[in-house]
Amino acid sequence: MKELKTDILVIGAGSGGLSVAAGASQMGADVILLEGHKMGGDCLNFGCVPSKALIASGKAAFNQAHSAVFGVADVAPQVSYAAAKDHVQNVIAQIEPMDSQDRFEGFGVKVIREYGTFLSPTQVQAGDHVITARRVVIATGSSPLVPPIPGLNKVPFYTNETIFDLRDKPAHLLIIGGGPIGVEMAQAHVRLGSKVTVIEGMQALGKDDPGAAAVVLESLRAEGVAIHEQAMVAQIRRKDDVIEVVTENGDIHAGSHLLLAAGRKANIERLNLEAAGIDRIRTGIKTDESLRTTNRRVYAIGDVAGGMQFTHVAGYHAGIIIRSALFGLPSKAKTAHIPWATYTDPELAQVGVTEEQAREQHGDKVEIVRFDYHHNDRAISERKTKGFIKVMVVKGRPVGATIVGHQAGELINLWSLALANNLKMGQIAAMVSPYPTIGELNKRVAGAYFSPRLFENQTVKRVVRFVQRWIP
Ligand SMILES: Cc1cc2nc3c(=O)[nH]c(=O)nc-3n(C[C@H](O)[C@H](O)[C@H](O)COP(=O)(O)OP(=O)(O)OC[C@H]3O[C@@H](n4cnc5c(N)ncnc54)[C@H](O)[C@@H]3O)c2cc1C
Ligand SMILES: NC(=O)c1ccc[n+]([C@@H]2O[C@H](COP(=O)([O-])OP(=O)(O)OC[C@H]3O[C@@H](n4cnc5c(N)ncnc54)[C@H](O)[C@@H]3O)[C@@H](O)[C@H]2O)c1
Repeated sequence: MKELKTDILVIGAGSGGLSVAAGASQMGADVILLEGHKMGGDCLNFGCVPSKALIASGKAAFNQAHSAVFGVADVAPQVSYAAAKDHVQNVIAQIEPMDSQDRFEGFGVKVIREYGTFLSPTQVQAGDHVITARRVVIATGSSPLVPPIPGLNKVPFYTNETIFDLRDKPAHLLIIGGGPIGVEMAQAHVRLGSKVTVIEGMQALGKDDPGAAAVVLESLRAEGVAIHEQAMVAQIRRKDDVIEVVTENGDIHAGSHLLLAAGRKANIERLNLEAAGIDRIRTGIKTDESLRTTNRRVYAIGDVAGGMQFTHVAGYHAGIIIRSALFGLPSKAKTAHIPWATYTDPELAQVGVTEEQAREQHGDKVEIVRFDYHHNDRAISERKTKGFIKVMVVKGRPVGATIVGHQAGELINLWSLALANNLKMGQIAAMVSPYPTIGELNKRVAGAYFSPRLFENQTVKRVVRFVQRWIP
């Protein structure tokens, strides 16, 4: 065994772990980084990057078939599913160098390509190394949850870890789960020419505002995706080449391929958490607001911490713990200003509370302002008029924003800034947006907050009439 000592030991080289390793090493700390599988983790290899690349292929195909409205003839797209997958791999290859072992060794990080296992509260074994660290950061991410559905072990199925390697286009893709993975993959596949059926046990996009989710689901259905909700899967079976998914209500959905998108489980099995005195919760590792585990020397960040599971959250967590582990400064992870977006067409984005949560938390004090895409001139030019923006306001300050529509994921950035800095609606309304942009929606919804105060206010009308009498 080789004994190593370090300031910071990072377990997992995904979105969270790489951010800690890059930041800590460049600020002068001694860093060891363990990765048992692929540098870059889920986001680069099996998550955000390949899914957004495949969505881009689907969009290209869809646009070919829906251009007549712009005066350009519709063409039935000639899709090569395998070539779309080449595009996916090419995109990964372009981004890969940023997450590579070489780049991190260039920062002075010692990278060990082994899985880590705790031996004691301060020691971790990785292959033939035993590492003693001042601080340990667990950033081991999550994996697809494989529910114990009877028959599942007897049929071939795909998850996000394998679907991007499939090169033969599925004739009929059955997707279990109508969360972000399920709906993004459903639309990409239907646009590339597969038949697609989504089977969702509860409500599809159930973590989002129901009205906004409905706009997305309606669009998917219009494109041909069959979406069955309140349809918990009870059994899976195979008849020759056909896979049958049987739901609790007795419906049978038959298809050629099966994709499981039924949620995630934290990657903790290999860690031997007991040896380090680290407690678990149902969704992952127990942490306090500073992301410290029940072992004060050990932090847990990103998906494994069992909260919001997004790349930008893992990156945000990294910043929080760098402050605490390197400088000993108090630092708390908050969630109220964290946005998320689902990259369907139309996109769906949220930051802060939804309307329902705002009403629960603030009762009568909450005001809801809304502006529809069909009033935005750029959206009309682009024929992207589906959707709306809705902002939840308490005492003149936004506490949440929901956007469904073209570029919703881009538009939500402004509301993340507003919530992170506790800005007022007046500050958003004071912004001048270039005309005609989709971004004007943000200003217009802020304007919608003030319009009744200005246009339906008798005092304002009286003052204006008075002043008009006296000015030359
Ligand atoms: C299909 C899909 C699409 C997604 N799209 C988006 C998106 O558009 N936007 C977004 O923000 N998020 C998206 N996500 C979520 C995002 O991928 C995750 O939130 C993010 O990758 C979490 O980062 P992490 O650092 O916590 O874990 P990961 O990126 O998963 O990294 C963990 C790393 O730890 C390694 N590891 C595990 N155990 C050990 C061990 N014991 N020792 C050493 N190494 C270990 C793993 O091999 C892995 O490389 C998507 C996820 C999926 C599945
Ligand atoms: N655009 C993005 O940012 C993006 C995209 C994809 C994934 N992600 C991240 O990855 C996480 C995981 O995504 P996901 O879609 O797998 O998880 P999810 O938990 O959001 O959705 C899983 C869905 O599967 C359903 N389900 C579970 N078991 C079932 C069964 N037996 N029968 C029928 N339905 C069943 C659940 O009711 C749920 O709606 C997301 O929560 C998100 O954090 C983000």
